[in-house]
Amino acid sequence: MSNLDTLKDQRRGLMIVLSSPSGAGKTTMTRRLLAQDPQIAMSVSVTTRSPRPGERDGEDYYFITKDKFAALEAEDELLEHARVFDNYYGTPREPVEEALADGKDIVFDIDWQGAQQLTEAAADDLVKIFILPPNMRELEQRLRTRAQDSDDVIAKRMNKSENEISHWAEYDYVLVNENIDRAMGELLSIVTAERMRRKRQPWLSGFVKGLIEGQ
Ligand SMILES: Nc1ncnc2c1ncn2[C@@H]1O[C@H](COP(=O)(O)OP(=O)(O)OP(=O)(O)O)[C@@H](O)[C@H]1O
Ligand SMILES: Nc1nc2c(ncn2[C@@H]2O[C@H](COP(=O)(O)O)[C@@H](O)[C@H]2O)c(=O)[nH]1
Repeated sequence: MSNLDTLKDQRRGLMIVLSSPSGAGKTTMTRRLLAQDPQIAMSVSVTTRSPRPGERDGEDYYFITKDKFAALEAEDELLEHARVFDNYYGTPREPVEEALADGKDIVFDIDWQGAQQLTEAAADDLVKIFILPPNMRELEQRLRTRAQDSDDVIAKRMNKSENEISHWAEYDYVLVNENIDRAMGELLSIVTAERMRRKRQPWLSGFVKGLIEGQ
């Protein structure tokens, strides 16, 4: 690793928030982002909902009881929390603080209520991205193709999608996930540009000073 690479590593991590109506592709894009970039960690939420087939405790979510959720909330161990589709979801505080201090970027797959709470708690580190589906027919089709929720649950999620979409203008970036490769390209561009913001590169003033002084 060059000296410049070592300097560039001295930055606080980004908090990358992905929100969308259910089924637009947050989980898919988060998984691809993690696979492509080892500097990015995932915030694993706690939830009171039951696991879907194939979901693993501690990887997709920490699946917990309502009592345990209430205890975490009372002990202020959640950075944000919300009731979504009749279940409770929340972001454990400690792993996020550790990852940021470690210079890792951390991605959050959370709804608009969580994004609003993080804006109040940590606006400086936050990059908020909203993902839209190309159209509502395709959104419903994706929920059906995923084949992990009952017709009832899918209907509930489609009913709430308009409300989630109504928050799109609260986000820094908005992308339409029609073609997954293109959407991933757009997401990676956002992450790259946000890392390069001057305020996120505190090492620059020392570097420029050395440059001018001919070191
Ligand atoms: N661009 C795309 N084209 C076609 N299918 C897609 C695309 N992006 C994602 N999908 C598929 O759509 C389904 C829903 O995606 P995903 O689970 O990532 O959505 P989500 O936003 O995380 O939903 P939720 O909020 O319910 O967790 C999945 O089956 C996924 O493979
Ligand atoms: N405010 C929060 N919202 C969260 C969190 N974890 C997930 N979510 C959102 O819930 C819905 C439904 O998720 P699903 O896995 O049941 O399909 C979706 O919009 C997620 O983004 C959280 O910790 N806080």
